Amino acid sequence: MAVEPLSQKDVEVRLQELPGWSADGDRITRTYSFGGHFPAAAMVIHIAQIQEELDHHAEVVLGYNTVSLAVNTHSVGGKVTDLDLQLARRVEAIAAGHGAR
Ligand SMILES: C[C@H](O)[C@H](O)[C@H]1CNC2=NC(N)=NC(=O)C2=N1
Repeated sequence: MAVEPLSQKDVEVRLQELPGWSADGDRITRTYSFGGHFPAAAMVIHIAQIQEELDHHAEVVLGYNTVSLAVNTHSVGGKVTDLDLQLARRVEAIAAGHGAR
């Protein structure tokens, strides 16, 4: 089935299951914090692996001890779809193991 943009309301409802994630215009975003730079960088590599598996890619910004993600679906003109929420769920599932908060 073709991927469809979600309504703003649907995005809000689905984000209730993803604490820390929020809607920012036509993207969903989250910033994780770490105890230092190396654990943050390691999380970026793990995110890259997930993104390749899903064939879906966020903008990922590595700071000193932070990793910020922002994602929407280019193929529907830059709107939020279920693919973005799937990626967010997969990233959430690895975050605690990297010491993210
Ligand atoms: C050809 C490739 O499958 C597409 O360009 C994928 C890659 N990653 C993607 N990532 C995101 N965020 N949106 C897309 O539409 C998208 N499309």
